[in-house]
Amino acid sequence: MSSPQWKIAVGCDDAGVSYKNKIKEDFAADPRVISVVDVGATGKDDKTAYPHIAAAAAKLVASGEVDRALLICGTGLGVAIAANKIKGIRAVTAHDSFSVERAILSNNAQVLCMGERVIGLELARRLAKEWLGYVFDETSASAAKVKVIHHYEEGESGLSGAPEEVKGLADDKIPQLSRLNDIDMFIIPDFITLRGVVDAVSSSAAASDGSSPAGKILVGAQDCYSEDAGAFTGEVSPAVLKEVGCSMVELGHAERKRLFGETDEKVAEKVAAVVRNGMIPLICVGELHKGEDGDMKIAVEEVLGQVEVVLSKVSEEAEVVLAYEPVWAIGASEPAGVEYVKAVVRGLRESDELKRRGERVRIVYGGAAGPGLFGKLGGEVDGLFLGRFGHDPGAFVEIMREVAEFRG
Ligand SMILES: O=C(CO)COP(=O)(O)O
Repeated sequence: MSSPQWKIAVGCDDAGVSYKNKIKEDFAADPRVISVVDVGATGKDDKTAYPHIAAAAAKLVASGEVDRALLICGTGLGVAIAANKIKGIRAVTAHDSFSVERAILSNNAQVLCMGERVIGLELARRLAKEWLGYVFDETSASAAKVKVIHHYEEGESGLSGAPEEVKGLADDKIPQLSRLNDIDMFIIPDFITLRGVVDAVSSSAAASDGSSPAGKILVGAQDCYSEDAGAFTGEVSPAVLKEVGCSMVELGHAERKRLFGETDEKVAEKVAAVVRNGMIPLICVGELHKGEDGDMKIAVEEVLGQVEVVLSKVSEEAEVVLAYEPVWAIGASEPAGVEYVKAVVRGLRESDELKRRGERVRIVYGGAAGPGLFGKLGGEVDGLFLGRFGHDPGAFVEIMREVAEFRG
């Protein structure tokens, strides 16, 4: 194997000039070094503050003009802190052989920092020489962890203000979930978080090796307006949602009806807008109260009435997900009884409305849905709609695995 070849930047503040100059000479004489760029300081009289020097060297690395940078200050700490402020840079301070090795092999750090007041010159020169010999292995187990550092860095702009659990899903769980075969899943964050989740999902899809037929991960919004454009201050356009990467919109949640006076007729207009924009509507339906002794017939009638209205403005060809959520079970300690849910869903499926639409309408159950429920529903529903358990990344993954196992 040919030995590595590096373009290197060196830099220091007034406390690191003699080490920097000596190591620069070493690099110039080393056949593994193609070029050395010196970003200063020029001498002990040059009082340029270390963050400027460190940032200049780090920018050369970030832009690809050089491969690595070596920085010296009194302790090697300040220059590392400053270099790490440049996007994409991993700078470390290391004063021993093992740390120098791991800085490359574990962390793929492009910037090595040392302190002239911490170690002797000969040790610093030896470490710099060893450093040139290490090459990060992109196929190693460490590569995925370095990628996570990158995700967090991206997250600072992409997921700002996102609740921690959504960040957890995006950074950690989505890559696991994208490996579950043939299961479609949806994540419906708040509007502000939406874009970051779209990015996280698409980057995890891009990272997948394609060796398994992964199901789709749909990112959805929690509502939208019924018009694509116009003077509707405060409303969110379905066309814009589509543009930012949404593929689903949740409509008619019980809270929107109770708190914001949304009617089934208004929901129907929004359903049409979502379909018109090439997205899937996830429409919440459900009876307000539990029937006497759990009478399911009343529930079927009430829910079917809603279904007919909310689907009235879309063609029978449209792909739709109905979230059957008995309103009395939302936020409750237990979901509706298994037999109750099965009977209502069966009643809906037997209706003319849903028979005509066939498999284009999927029905998921929501309302205190959590781990262990999907199997008990015995395949009567197509999936679950999670509230509280959807905010718990561990439970979310557990439920998805149950669904995957059930489907075999
Ligand atoms: O309505 C729901 C999700 O929006 C259901 O919430 P819970 O699962 O927390 O009851």
